[in-house]
Amino acid sequence: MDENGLRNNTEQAAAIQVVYDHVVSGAGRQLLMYIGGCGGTGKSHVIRSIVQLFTECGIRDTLLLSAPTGAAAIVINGYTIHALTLLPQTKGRKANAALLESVW
Ligand SMILES: Nc1ncnc2c1ncn2[C@@H]1O[C@H](COP(=O)(O)OP(=O)(O)OP(=O)(O)O)[C@@H](O)[C@H]1O
Repeated sequence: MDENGLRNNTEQAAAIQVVYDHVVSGAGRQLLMYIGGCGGTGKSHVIRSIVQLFTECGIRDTLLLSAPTGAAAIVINGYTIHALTLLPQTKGRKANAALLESVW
């Protein structure tokens, strides 16, 4: 947290703390959390810190990153939501539910 400067931003620090507490609790259930803010307020920075946290905990492979647009996905080194959920790119085609289930 120190090296990313999160302690200087109480809201970012609080967000990371929620994720950290969830990870160490070992609850296993999904954490649903919303981090909002105007452009340039540090949302991607928080996401990169979450990636670092998961990496340091040795559980990086349990974390999937996605964003609504390709540009936003690139910033966090993630996928578009469309790609991550294997949604068909052609109108009228059905989602491959079996493949989706095997991936998730
Ligand atoms: N706590 C922090 N300490 C130092 N630098 C920070 C901190 N939080 C954010 N920054 C820096 O501020 C800049 C903007 O942050 P970031 O890109 O995370 O914002 P964002 O909310 O994701 O923006 P956008 O919505 O436009 O994508 C980046 O250069 C980032 O490294």
